[in-house]
Amino acid sequence: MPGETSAGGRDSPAFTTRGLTKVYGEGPAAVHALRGVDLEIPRGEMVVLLGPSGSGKSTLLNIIGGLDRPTAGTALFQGQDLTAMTDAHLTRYRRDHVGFVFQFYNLMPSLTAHENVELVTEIARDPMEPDEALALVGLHARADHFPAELSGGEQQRVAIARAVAKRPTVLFCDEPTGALDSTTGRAVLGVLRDVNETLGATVLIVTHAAATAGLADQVVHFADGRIRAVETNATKLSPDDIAW
Ligand SMILES: Nc1ncnc2c1ncn2[C@@H]1O[C@H](COP(=O)(O)OP(=O)(O)OP(=O)(O)O)[C@@H](O)[C@H]1O
Repeated sequence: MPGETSAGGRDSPAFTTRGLTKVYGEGPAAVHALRGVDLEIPRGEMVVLLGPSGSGKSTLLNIIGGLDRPTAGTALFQGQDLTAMTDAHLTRYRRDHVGFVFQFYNLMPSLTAHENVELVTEIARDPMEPDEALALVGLHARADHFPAELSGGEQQRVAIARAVAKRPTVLFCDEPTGALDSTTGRAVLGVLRDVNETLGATVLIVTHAAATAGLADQVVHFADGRIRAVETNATKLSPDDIAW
């Protein structure tokens, strides 16, 4: 496969980055969003990226999610160098392997929950039925409802169903509970944990909410474009146990 490296194979981590650097703009106006990030994310883990606003979390997610390219450094997905892929290959990588969940759901307002999920299942390689994906997030009974008829938490669960219906290898979540109250946020985190445990997907959650860290196998602390610390949780908390 193009981009395959000697680090490839079944045992290679979900992601490995080396010296990952991203600079937006040039000269005095340049913004150094990532300043040489070395990170390893094992397959099947739940990882939380924490850090202040502007520290580079979304930039990292966008690069390893195949939505953006670094200025320097490498990012490997299961041993394949994303930075060496053509745009067409990156598009295939996103289509076949990656699910995205964003803070503001991004559902199509004129489509029902079922139809929103179907948008993805129609083009995926080995998708679930939309009903199966909606059942996974506890929304089977609301399949024919439009987004405006659903609460924020329910809309986010539809967005998660849409992202997981293609059975992604990795699920990227950028502030998935940012627009939700604590009870609803906990329910959404519970769904993400279930996706990690039942589908075996590697789940990466970017958040400001430090309490979310208790759910993770690994917590990566970001500051000013760099990794400040990586913690491994010996025991993972359940969403019901975390203080908000
Ligand atoms: N397209 C862009 N052009 C210029 N600067 C950008 C662009 N995207 C991000 N930045 C800058 O890069 C830095 C890192 O941004 P990034 O969105 O990765 O941070 P973040 O940690 O995800 O922040 P937040 O928690 O607020 O979402 C910030 O200073 C931001 O202003």
